[in-house]
Amino acid sequence: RPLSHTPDLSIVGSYGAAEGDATILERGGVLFLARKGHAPEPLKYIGAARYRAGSSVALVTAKSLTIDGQMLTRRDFGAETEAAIRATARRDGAALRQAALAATPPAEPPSRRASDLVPLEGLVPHVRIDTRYASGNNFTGQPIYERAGAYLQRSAAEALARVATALASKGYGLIVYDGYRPWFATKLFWDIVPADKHVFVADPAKGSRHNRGCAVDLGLYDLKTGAISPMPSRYDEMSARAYSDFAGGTDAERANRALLRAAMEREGFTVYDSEWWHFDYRDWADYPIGTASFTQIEATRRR
Ligand SMILES: C[C@@H](N)C(=O)N[C@H](C)C(=O)O
Ligand SMILES: [Zn+2]
Repeated sequence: RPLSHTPDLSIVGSYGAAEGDATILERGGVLFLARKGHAPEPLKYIGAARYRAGSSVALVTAKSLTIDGQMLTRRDFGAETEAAIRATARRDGAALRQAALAATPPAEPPSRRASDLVPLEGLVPHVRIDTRYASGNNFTGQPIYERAGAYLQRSAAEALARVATALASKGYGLIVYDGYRPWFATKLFWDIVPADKHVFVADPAKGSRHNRGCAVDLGLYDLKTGAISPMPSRYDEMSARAYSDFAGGTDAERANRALLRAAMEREGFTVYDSEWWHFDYRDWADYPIGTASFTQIEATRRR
């Protein structure tokens, strides 16, 4: 490969036995190596897959990073967690689902406002709905919902419409992965996800803000090309890359994440620290926890 100033972004990622051991990231068109206990060092390409990093030479291949005689394997920690969850779901998913459907949401005093869930389609300009939990394309590998759809309480949906209008003027649309989520799904997620990853799912004893119709999982897409805007992690990736302040990845990924967050914050949404894609609407405490399916919600709306 010729020596060039174009950074090889294919080596951006995580290396080592544990998350945070070593990360290669891009900032301002320059690759950096961030090792535990070291300040990030710029990586200068010197040929033959080798980089100078401070006083050391690093050999970086598609599968590993070798520095100071130590070989660190390239890892996709999120994919490893997902594979373990999917194995549990294949083995115990049907029983856990039955138990979740039979369980009862936590009792609460009467809510200040009655639920008024509305579909986002038709209300939020340019919105693309990709209901991951209605297909096998989610972290469990199994469909959770009986049909696709995305609903929010009316006040949250109207705020999201204002976010979409503001972003459209910058050339971006919103892609929504989930809105209102029946409580049984939150219970199922909690039971299927290993305890050391519980930060990525809400505790059913308290309920998720999704259950109240006041949380939304979403990303951005390019209105001209339709391409999904790259972010520092995949949706629902249970790894350090999901955190809203994760410093790795590329400039473009972090800029997209910041653009989404700033637009959402301007309309009363707050990002969840552990997930760049999850936002709570400020009115969440006013609404009850619901466990009705989308089919039941549609039936009530038509009455
Ligand atoms: C499961 C994930 N998409 C999510 O929404 N997590 C938050 C913490 C939640 O369950 O409320
Ligand atoms: Zn969420």
